[in-house]
Amino acid sequence: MARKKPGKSAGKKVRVEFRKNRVKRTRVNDLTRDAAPAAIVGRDGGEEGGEEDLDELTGSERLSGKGDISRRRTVVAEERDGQLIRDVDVEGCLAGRVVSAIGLHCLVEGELPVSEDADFGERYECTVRRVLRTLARDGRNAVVTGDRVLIRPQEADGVRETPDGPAKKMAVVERVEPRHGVLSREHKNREHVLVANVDQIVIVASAADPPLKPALIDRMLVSAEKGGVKAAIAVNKCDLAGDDRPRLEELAGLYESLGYPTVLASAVTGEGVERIRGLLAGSQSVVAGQSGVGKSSLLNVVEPGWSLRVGEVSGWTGKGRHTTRRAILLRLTAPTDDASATPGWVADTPGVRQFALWDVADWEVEAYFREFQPHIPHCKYPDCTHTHEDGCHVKAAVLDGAISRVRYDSYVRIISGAD
Ligand SMILES: Nc1nc2c(ncn2[C@@H]2O[C@H](COP(=O)(O)OP(=O)(O)OP(=O)(O)O)[C@@H](O)[C@H]2O)c(=O)[nH]1
Ligand SMILES: [Zn+2]
Repeated sequence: MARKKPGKSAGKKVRVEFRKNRVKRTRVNDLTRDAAPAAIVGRDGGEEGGEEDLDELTGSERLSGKGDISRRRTVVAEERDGQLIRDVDVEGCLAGRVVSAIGLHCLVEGELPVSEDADFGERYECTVRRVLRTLARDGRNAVVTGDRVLIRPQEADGVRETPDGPAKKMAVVERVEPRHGVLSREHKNREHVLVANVDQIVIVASAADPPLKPALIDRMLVSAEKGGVKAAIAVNKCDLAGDDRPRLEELAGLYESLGYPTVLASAVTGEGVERIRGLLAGSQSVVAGQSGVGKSSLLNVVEPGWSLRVGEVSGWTGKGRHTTRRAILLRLTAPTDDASATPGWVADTPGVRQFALWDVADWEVEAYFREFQPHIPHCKYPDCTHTHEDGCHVKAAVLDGAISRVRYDSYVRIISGAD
């Protein structure tokens, strides 16, 4: 009988059968057909290139049979939040966060601080066990930026010296924890996960140059609502607001009243920067918004030395190939006035910045306008679109001022497909 190991959480145990990655696709499909629902079949790897097969068997994985069957293995996994989590011996493992990933390689920052007064952990260059690709619902997204992982540092290999940077520590990713707040996009008809575990979207707009477009903010808010991710808004370039200032303040008040923290800010004067810092602390955020609104400028004021850290990460992955698709996580320094505060992280990449998050169908949109909710049940028609129908309580609420005209206009623009 298996010894009870520390750190194991109770969950439904499932056995996942699969074959080695080199089995031909046709065979793989045959196996899928007869398999139990929990069984997921190994896919052909290699597209991302350069993976080492570090996938030797561990205690919980057994070989069975001979010949063709000997390629079949059973992995003990646990089903948590609809995701298969590998059962591993946690002894000797460290918890960490993937700050950058390409295929089955990634850079992981350990959760334990490197020293008592540091707010950052050791960084490890990691390979990922192929078995994790099998457990992932989509093998291509086995390990992605933002993932919380369990890694096993490689004692034998030790530290590797590199000519262009600090010595690197090596480790193997043993397990990927269940994800939430996944930011993905379609790539060649398949889901491509950009970042996992996003818990906040900071929508950046600008007071001028480019002019503020509330409809764009509302579109991103809808995406955030659908994804179950909290949202905050920063209106940058308020130094250029001039006479428009009262309108911006009114708009900020509107969003605040809906529960979205809204900051009037300027990367030039430093207005609002302290509040943005506070909003980012302790969360894993994505900064999104139109090009030119000043996302980089704002982040550089929020976190001086930011670009330096960006350089550090891209130095490791400077292979050129996946640069545009890959997201990187950037750590913010913890606020110095609060020793117990946890640092925040910001995910950044061009694809993340101009995100069109999740596809939202027209009929779903009303659900993501918070202030519409009390009125929708009173509409005369249950399938009311709140546009041309009579007896519409949403429209009535707009007329009597309970719902803002700006927000209602955004709603109409979104469901009519206008930009
Ligand atoms: N007046 C003023 N100009 C700003 C402010 N913030 C940024 N800018 C300017 O706006 C321009 C665009 O800034 P970026 O930080 O590159 O904008 P971005 O949103 O990161 O753009 P992308 O990287 O294309 O997504 C630059 O010329 C900045 O100098 C601000 O608060 N006030
Ligand atoms: Zn209605």
